[in-house]
Amino acid sequence: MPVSDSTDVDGTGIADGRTLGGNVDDERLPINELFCSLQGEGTLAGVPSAFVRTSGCNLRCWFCDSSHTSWEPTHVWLGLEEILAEVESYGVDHVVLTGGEPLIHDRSVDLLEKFADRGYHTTVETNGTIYRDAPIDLASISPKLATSTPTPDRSPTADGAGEWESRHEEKRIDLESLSNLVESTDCQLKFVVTGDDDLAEILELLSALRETTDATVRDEDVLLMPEGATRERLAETRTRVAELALSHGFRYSPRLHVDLWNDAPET
Ligand SMILES: C[S@@+](CC[C@H](N)C(=O)[O-])C[C@H]1O[C@@H](n2cnc3c(N)ncnc32)[C@H](O)[C@@H]1O
Ligand SMILES: Nc1nc2[nH]cc(C(=O)O)c2c(=O)[nH]1
Ligand code: SF4
Ligand SMILES: [Mg+2]
Repeated sequence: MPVSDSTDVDGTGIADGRTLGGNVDDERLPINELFCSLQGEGTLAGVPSAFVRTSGCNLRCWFCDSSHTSWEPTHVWLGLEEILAEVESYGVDHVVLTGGEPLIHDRSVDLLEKFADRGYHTTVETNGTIYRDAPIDLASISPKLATSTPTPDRSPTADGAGEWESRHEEKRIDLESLSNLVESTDCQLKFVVTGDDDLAEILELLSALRETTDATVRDEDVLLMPEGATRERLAETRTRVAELALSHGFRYSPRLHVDLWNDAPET
């Protein structure tokens, strides 16, 4: 189900939510895409899943493969029951709530409760900067490393990163949210790796997190995923990232959907 309407936006990409003339009490979410595919990333790679992609993000990774939810967000406001009906029509039992950053929205909690009530297995793809108390089966956390920060010469927009260089840099790691997330449910930490130098920051972050939380963060819950939104780019990055995973005792995450469908929408 493709959606592509655009609205006035700022900040996270979403003004206050209900700018299309709706009632502020409406149970709606800004939805960028709703589709059925194979989970392409992480420990559940290959599992048929419904994807609910919310629009709006509190970060601006230069490499964001979903810039239609972050740098240039588009969406339609859909009621939670409309989202549920579309998901039910796919006939799968796994749902992936992603974005943008799905946890910027209060209504994501209500949607996750509806999925849980109906017995779905839920994965939430999150950058780890926001914690919400919600029924999540797998928190798929992708903390953003220093190499994700946009700079004047590393940004998807022609006019550079602007204020987002400092905003992104200030917000990208929140140890308290990370620690709440890993304590609340099963989790995987899925780092986008752009080069060898990322490993020092990953190791430093893992030791800081392990000092902060009582939860056990196992190396097998840590995944290194190659940066690449296209087959061509992944062909350049994946072998080195696989070698880094092997040499550090971490898992490797494929990007199956990119292998299969390149950067096509709704895959
Ligand atoms: C678009 S994000 C949405 C969820 C959340 N905002 C986040 O970053 O985790 C979904 C996943 O794609 C990853 N990702 C985004 N752009 C990527 C790229 N160019 N190469 C590899 N992974 C990427 C993110 O790190 C995250 O794991
Ligand atoms: N097939 C497929 N698997 C995915 N796993 C995480 C995704 C995401 O964008 O969050 C994603 C996606 O966009 N497509
Ligand atoms: S945090 Fe996720 S959605 Fe936001 S810009 Fe980074 S990769 Fe894109
Ligand atoms: Mg994706």
